[in-house]
Amino acid sequence: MSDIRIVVAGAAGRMGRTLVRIITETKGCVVSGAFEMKGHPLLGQDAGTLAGVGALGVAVTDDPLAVIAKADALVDFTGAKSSVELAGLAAQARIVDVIGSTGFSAEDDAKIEAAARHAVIIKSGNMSRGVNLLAALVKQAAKSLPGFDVEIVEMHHNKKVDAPSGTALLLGEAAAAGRGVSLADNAVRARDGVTGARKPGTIGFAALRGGTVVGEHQVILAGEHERVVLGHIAEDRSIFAQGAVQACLWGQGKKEGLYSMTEVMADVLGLSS
Ligand SMILES: NC(=O)C1=CN([C@@H]2O[C@H](COP(=O)(O)OP(=O)(O)OC[C@H]3O[C@@H](n4cnc5c(N)ncnc54)[C@H](OP(=O)(O)O)[C@@H]3O)[C@@H](O)[C@H]2O)C=CC1
Ligand SMILES: O=C(O)C1=N[C@H](C(=O)O)C[C@H](O)C1
Repeated sequence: MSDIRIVVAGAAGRMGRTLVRIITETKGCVVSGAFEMKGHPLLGQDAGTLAGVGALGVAVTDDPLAVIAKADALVDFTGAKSSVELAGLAAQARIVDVIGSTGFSAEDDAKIEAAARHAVIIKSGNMSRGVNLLAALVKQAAKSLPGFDVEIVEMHHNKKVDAPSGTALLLGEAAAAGRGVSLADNAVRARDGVTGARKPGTIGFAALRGGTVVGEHQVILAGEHERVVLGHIAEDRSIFAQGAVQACLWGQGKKEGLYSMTEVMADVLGLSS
């Protein structure tokens, strides 16, 4: 069987470079294209050289359509607004679109759902195995401890632009699902000033930013005289890239639609039954 041709969006970014490296290390996958926005200072550079794996003969272009048209999958860790546009291009080309970007609004999500009528789109705020297992544990814990207050704390590097993180929201969704409620109706995304006592049943978020932290998350279930603390520490971005490349492979030949890493990892994590 021939290699899966993967295009990397934002190939000069932190995740873009990591994705190029992980794709070259993954059997059955090849980097077939790489792009950045018009005017980016690294246009024309070799994507492999930027990723530190040696020249691949893939120059970073500013023409996403040209490379998407000749690919089997797109991996997109750029940002919410660009991912909405790129989902439209992936849908036109009918290729698998793996979206790792975070910071989406409800309107953005609706546009991505529309694009997923024409292509396989796999979207998740965190592509790592560990966080997707953590989400299943959080869902169970929230269900088993109905009276406990759920608080989610995250810390990321000082370049991150969105808060709460996509992972924190994913974990919040897991807790809400465990309780059979909607996150949108119960989330408290920030606190400042005289906020009043905590409203029972809410799911709170706190975001810290500093230094080069790759990503840390804690879900605290606080009850009377006891706390359950579940967490994940990302030590290297390769864990996200490995999940994204697995999603590219998993998505080949699947029916059009919007999927999450829960489906991609169900068998790997033994969560199918
Ligand atoms: N789901 C997951 O597992 C993970 C998700 N993320 C998410 O991925 C996203 C990127 O993170 P990170 O790599 O740290 O960020 P970076 O800023 O390092 O990389 C983003 C890259 O995308 C480029 N870019 C922006 N818009 C476009 C566009 N329209 N077309 C092509 N390239 C574009 C940026 O260019 P420029 O520099 O010019 O802006 C930049 O090079 C964030 O939303 C982050 O939260 C990160 C890690 C894991
Ligand atoms: O911006 C990042 O860096 C990360 N973003 C994702 C998020 O918003 O949760 C995933 C990871 O934590 C790193």
